[in-house]
Amino acid sequence: MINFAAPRLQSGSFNSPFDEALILKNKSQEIEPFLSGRCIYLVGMMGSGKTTIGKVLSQVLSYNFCDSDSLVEEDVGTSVAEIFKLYGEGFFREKETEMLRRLSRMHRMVVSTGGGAVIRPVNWRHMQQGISVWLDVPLEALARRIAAVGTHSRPLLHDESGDAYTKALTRLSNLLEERSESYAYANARVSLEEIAAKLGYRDVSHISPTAIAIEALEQIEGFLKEEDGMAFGTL
Ligand SMILES: Nc1ncnc2c1ncn2[C@@H]1O[C@H](COP(=O)(O)OP(=O)(O)OP(=O)(O)O)[C@@H](O)[C@H]1O
Ligand SMILES: O=C(O)C1=C[C@@H](O)[C@@H](O)[C@H](O)C1
Ligand SMILES: [Mg+2]
Repeated sequence: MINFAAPRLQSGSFNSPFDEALILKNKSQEIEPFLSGRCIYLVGMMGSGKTTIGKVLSQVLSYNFCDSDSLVEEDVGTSVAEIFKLYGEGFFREKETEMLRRLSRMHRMVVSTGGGAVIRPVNWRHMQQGISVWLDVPLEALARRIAAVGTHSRPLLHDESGDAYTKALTRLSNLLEERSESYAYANARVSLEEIAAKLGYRDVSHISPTAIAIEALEQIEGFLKEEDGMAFGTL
């Protein structure tokens, strides 16, 4: 049975960025041996923080980081937006699956997946070689983040009319309705609303990437314990 050696750290209310960094380091050291080199796949809507949090996690776990959208772009030789325009979404989805298939043979990687990777069951077969984590961010926060950087690189957000925030919010809410069941297949879920409640914040935008990474590791720990309990019949 998995026995995490270090005492369990509660995220609680952090006093300083230094506390957060220390808790993150301790938690990563506690969990890393039990991952057995398995990759971590971050899934979630556009703008949910897969790249931001993925880089933090890869650093503390001494894993490599990669982004499946970037792998497709390198393979095809142009941007995701251009791929959609020139060859269509179906072509992009095939390439995305191909990249996830290649990644499924690798170890010690944190993978930031494309926002729509969860919709194809075959992609889950590949991601099940590792541990998947859903970054569940409220729609309003996603729309705020995306409006701040623009929708030019996000082909699925192009068609709406209105200001950048309203456009993003309308389209994201339709996409989330279609996809929320698929995101929920992930082995672990990181809810920004739950972190905010735990830390006593009213707005999820106050949560730092470090605090989100800590929660991700705690949720992964929960999954590992559950998995271990199932394998050995004890919890
Ligand atoms: N915890 C956070 N607090 C505030 N802003 C954040 C946070 N995490 C990410 N961001 C910002 O939100 C935007 C989207 O983040 P990021 O690129 O990490 O998301 P993503 O899920 O990888 O998106 P994409 O769909 O582009 O792959 C970026 O501008 C980033 O700086
Ligand atoms: O949510 C989606 O379907 C997408 C998200 C991006 O990461 C890219 O993979 C692409 O723009 C499609
Ligand atoms: Mg990204």
